[in-house]
Amino acid sequence: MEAPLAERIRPQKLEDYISQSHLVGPNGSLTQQISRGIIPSLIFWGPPGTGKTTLAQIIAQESKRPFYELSAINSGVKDIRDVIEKAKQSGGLFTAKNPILFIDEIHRFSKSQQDSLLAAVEKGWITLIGATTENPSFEVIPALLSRSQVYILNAFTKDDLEALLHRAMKIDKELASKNITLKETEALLRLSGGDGRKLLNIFELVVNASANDEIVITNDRVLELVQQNTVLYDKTGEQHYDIVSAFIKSIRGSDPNGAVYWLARMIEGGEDVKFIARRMLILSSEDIGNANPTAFIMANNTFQAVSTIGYPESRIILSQCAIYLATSPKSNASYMAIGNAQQLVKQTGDLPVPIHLRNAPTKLMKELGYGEDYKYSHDYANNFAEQEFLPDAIKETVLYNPGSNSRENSNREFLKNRWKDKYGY
Ligand SMILES: Nc1ncnc2c1ncn2[C@@H]1O[C@H](COP(=O)(O)OP(=O)(O)OP(=O)(O)O)[C@@H](O)[C@H]1O
Repeated sequence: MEAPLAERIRPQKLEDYISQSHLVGPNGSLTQQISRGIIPSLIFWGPPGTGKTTLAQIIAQESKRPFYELSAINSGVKDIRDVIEKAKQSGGLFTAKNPILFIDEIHRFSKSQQDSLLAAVEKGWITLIGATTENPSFEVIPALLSRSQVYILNAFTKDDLEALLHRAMKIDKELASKNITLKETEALLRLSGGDGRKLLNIFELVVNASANDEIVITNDRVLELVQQNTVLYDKTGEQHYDIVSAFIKSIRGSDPNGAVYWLARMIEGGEDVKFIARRMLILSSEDIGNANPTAFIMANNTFQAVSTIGYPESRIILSQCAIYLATSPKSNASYMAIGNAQQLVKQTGDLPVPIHLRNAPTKLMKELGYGEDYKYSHDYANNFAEQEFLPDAIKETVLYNPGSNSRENSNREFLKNRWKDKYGY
């Protein structure tokens, strides 16, 4: 089978590379490094399909270094060791130019997987180029980060994407043999979400769907064809958000079956483990909250665990957590309370702190009465003294309404015993 369009027209030289002029333009930082032949280890941080892999390949080509590639999605420590060994054999001793090891989606490597790259980078056996769509300060271990330069690749602009389409029509033999008119490009550009590969894939799909060689690209035609071909939506596309939404809604809806089904869809689709765990961590507070505070601890530990363990074992941890959360009592009371409070702050602005609650670090402040009428709760029966904690203008406003679940029912009792008169609990 012929390679997809995006592969066929992948630029081989810097002059064919579109956009990212801050890196590869005449005064770009990489241009100078390439021309001097001195390439440090690099981390490319940018949205999908903005040319990270392509740039790494061009650097290898222009600086005449061997190029090795690994994807963090499907390789482990053994693959890393093997490729480092191969790279070592091909460079090092015989040439001053050490080979480039490109790691796609390096943020998906666990800490120990990233650790296994360190020695080779330190000893100069390889020049590492890592590509990541996530903020490397959180996702790349500090030891690698401090030995690399981080370059940001910008999302493609509308002009860049159009340039990509025109380049494709000009240099690809298949496309050049057809008579293609780009009448409207909005749908193509919008559906691509700024991802060069996705843009070219959709474009190719539309072109191939036409029986004859006279092809007019219109928004309607593009939308119609893309709707029939949902496979085009990858893990960064719309389906990705639909699936994670179904997953979260299943847990919120206390259905463990829905939860594990959508979880499996994400795992099979190669979804980032940390992305899934992060969503469960947010849910544990937003939708379970103080109905069962252990859920938050559980989700947080899950996040830590999957961050060190990675796939494939993390699937079990994710499943346990998803089922725990789905079968836990639910409350959105804390989520609502902070929403109410923020709304109130927006409406009422910077209200002054009541004098009795103010900090009184100086003598003058004490003389002015700061903190004077404050009642220290522990001096009173049951460690409680009724007093006003809200600014005068909004006193007695109830912001927290306990949910109905056994834990918050007892919170309500607790509050009733203390605040019945003021807040009416
Ligand atoms: N700057 C560019 N100039 C010209 N073509 C580009 C550029 N960037 C991407 N492309 C096209 O898009 C395709 C995908 O780009 P590439 O694989 O380099 O992206 P990436 O940022 O590594 O994406 P991912 O993170 O999804 O791997 C390339 O094969 C090429 O056809």
